[in-house]
Amino acid sequence: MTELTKLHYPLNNNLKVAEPQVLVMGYFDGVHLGHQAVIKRAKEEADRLGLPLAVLTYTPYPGLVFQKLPLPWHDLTPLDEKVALLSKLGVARVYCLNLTSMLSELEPQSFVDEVLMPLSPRVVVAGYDHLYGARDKQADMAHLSNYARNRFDVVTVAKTALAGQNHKIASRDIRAALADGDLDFVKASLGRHHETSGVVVHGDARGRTLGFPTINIWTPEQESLPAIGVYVVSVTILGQQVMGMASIGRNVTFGKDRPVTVEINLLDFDQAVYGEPVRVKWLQRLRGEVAFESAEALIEQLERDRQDTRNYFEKD
Ligand SMILES: Cc1cc2nc3c(=O)[nH]c(=O)nc-3n(C[C@H](O)[C@H](O)[C@H](O)COP(=O)(O)O)c2cc1C
Ligand SMILES: Nc1ncnc2c1ncn2[C@@H]1O[C@H](COP(=O)(O)OP(=O)(O)O)[C@@H](O)[C@H]1O
Repeated sequence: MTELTKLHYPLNNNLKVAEPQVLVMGYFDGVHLGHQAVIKRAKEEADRLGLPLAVLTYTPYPGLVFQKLPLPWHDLTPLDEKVALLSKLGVARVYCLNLTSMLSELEPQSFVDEVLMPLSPRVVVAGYDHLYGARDKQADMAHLSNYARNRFDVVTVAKTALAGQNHKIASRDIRAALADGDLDFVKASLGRHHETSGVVVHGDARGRTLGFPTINIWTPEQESLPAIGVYVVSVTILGQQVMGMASIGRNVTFGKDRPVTVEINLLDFDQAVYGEPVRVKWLQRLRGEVAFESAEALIEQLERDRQDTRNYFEKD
């Protein structure tokens, strides 16, 4: 089990990690292929030295601290999911530090002395563009060895790009692609399908009358959903993986200005599952949302969507 420790600057004086460790720094939203390369490099270092691997990450998203962004903010991976993904990469500990004005105004030497040193780093690893303070104060990887004063080594990891591209894989681009419904780009960048969690709640009880009952999913506000549209999904529910077709939309066939809901018709499934926790794996976009002339026209389309969904799983 990966241990999670929440930190606030100034750090509690009692915090002093006894054994040395390899420390990797970053926000790591999405734990995408670029992040994975940084963490794998750090893991190699930890294994070589026979030391545990720890991650120093932050909360909230730095953009929310340095500028005014529209709320609610949506992370690709909320902290609990980030920790689970880091755990799979061999991370033993995660330190999650509140990103505050006081922290961001620290001189880089003070950041190293007052934040990094209590964590007993033998090696500090981060991506080439990681900043641990203001750029104009030279809080960058190029200067980290100076501030280390021989107390730890520094490993800087070069950027990872998608095949045939030059710019780095970036969480910002993945969030934008998800907001566009471009699941192919999302998958290529994450190295896996995007997933969200949620709980089954009641809808308008119309689905069953259409012959397509749907689980209505209440998704925590900090998670990132794809754009409005229809998708092939795989749902983990009651400990099983179930094929499904999902609609994110306003059910425009049945009226104007309805709220956006997430609804999934599960294939070959017939159980009451209100209140059940679910995980949804977003596999492929099928189409946009359409305002149909009639419920019958919607049903005909749902039949085609179901066939497209079956085809997706058959070819896989
Ligand atoms: C795969 C799928 C595709 C859907 N596509 C549309 C659509 O294009 N337009 C629309 O108005 N509603 C669409 N819906 C939503 C249905 O209108 C909705 O499931 C139905 O009204 C039942 O709502 P309820 O669960 O609140 O009872 C879709 C639902 C599913 C499961
Ligand atoms: N194949 C299925 N896919 C989705 N939900 C199903 C399925 N079979 C049974 N159910 C159950 O039926 C409910 C959906 O019925 P529906 O008429 O759409 O009503 P509501 O939208 O009010 O939940 C689900 O929440 C679930 O408990």
